[in-house]
Amino acid sequence: MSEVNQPVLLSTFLNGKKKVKIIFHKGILVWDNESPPLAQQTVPIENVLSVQHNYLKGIHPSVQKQIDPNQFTIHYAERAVDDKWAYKTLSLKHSDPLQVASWIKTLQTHLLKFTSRPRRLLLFVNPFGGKQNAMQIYEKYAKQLFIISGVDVTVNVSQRKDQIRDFLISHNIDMFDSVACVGGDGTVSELFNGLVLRECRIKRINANDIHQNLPKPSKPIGIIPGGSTDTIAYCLHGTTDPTTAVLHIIFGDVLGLDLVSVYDEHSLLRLYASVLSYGYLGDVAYHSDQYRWMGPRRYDYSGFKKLISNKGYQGEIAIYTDKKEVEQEDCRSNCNICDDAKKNQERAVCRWETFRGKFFMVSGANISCACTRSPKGIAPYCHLGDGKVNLVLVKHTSLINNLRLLLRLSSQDASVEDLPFVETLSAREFCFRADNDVSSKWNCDGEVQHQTNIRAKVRCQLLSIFSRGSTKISGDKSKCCGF
Ligand SMILES: Nc1ncnc2c1ncn2[C@@H]1O[C@H](COP(=O)(O)OP(=O)(O)OP(=O)(O)O)[C@@H](O)[C@H]1O
Repeated sequence: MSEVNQPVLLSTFLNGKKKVKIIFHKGILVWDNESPPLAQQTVPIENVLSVQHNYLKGIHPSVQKQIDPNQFTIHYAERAVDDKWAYKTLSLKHSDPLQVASWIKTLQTHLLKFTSRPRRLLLFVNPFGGKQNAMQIYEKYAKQLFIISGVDVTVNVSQRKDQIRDFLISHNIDMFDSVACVGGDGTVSELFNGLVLRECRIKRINANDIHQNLPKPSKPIGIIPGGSTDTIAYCLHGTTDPTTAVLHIIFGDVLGLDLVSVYDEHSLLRLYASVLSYGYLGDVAYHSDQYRWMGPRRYDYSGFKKLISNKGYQGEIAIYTDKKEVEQEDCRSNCNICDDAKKNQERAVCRWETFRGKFFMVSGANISCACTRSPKGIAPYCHLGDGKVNLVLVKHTSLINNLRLLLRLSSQDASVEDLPFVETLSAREFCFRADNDVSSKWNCDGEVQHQTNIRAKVRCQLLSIFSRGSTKISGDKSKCCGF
């Protein structure tokens, strides 16, 4: 739209008893702040959820609600601290109904331009994960915001493990423009595994053939955290705050997330989004599942037991890479590296390289795997959509070094990367073969995977996720008391 055609609205309204001068120009709303400091408030139209007439008060509930022609409300979101977004409103009153109508019409017309905002959302709720309160999370944080924003939500509560995945593979979901879930990483994993396999079924693609290009699901995904760790939600949004996750869905902006497909000799085992871990974390996942009644504390209990036992696993790792060194660049919202990855991945000249050893843990991280318990994650410089995994190899050493590793993982400031017994490599594909009979399990997005010898391949930006990304920086690399 040329500048001449850009509408300019300028009016003075009443907000409660206070006069508010508000202007809308070039897609930006500006008004005076209600209370000191008397700064101006600026809200770009892309942060506005909806603009609606208010209803007249004092009418008996049996009488149909009547619109108040003199009042309207702007529902909007504001970025708060630490990547969190907050929901806010501004109610405005004017004696002239034409003023009110003109503002509502202009703002609503602008909002119609955001065609990627979801309108008909299929939302899965896992009542089993985390604190078993996913339904309450939906009712408390999501339901009202979706109503306000005009998103028609169909809720599907899962009754058993893998039901979400099976539903998506076999049911017609053409009536929805987007899909979301309330749950932890296991729930998100069911969601995207179902969507990709569904697409393979429709397009008659053999998902078990590693050489096939997997099809991109046509519907974007929303992720509302409701699990124990919620690593995927944290890495995408920079927080596990449910309101923020809901607002990211309503905004309708998407970012591309890589998925990794994991195979044994014969078939596709599953796709993962966060991490595939062998050794320590595989053992913890296998062991902790028996203690689910403990809630999130089961990870502390199993983690401690497995740490003390300090098992090492002999194996061979082969990586397929064009550049194995990891660049120390953060993946933040509007990341250039992820933007370029899609264009350049075909051009990458890769070769296989092999490593052998005895490992405490081997992890193929697809994202940094940061979460509230591990603010930097196991792979702080791993990107969401660069078509690569960071392979973190932790050698089998002493118990004291295992403790150093765990301290680094839970540290705000230091990361595992510069520990002398940790090596991080960048790869587009990797293989693992266990050397002898003593083998561990794989932990795949928090779920136990029993096959030991696997091959994994990154699928660049296979998913579109509703998120504006995180602004967090991995920051300074101070060592945790030199430990
Ligand atoms: N109705 C259900 N009954 C039992 N299990 C279910 C049901 N619905 C989903 N599941 C399974 O519950 C498991 C745990 O769910 P989820 O991963 O969301 O929670 P979590 O493990 O507490 O969180 P996180 O993975 O973030 O630590 C997953 O394996 C999922 O497939």
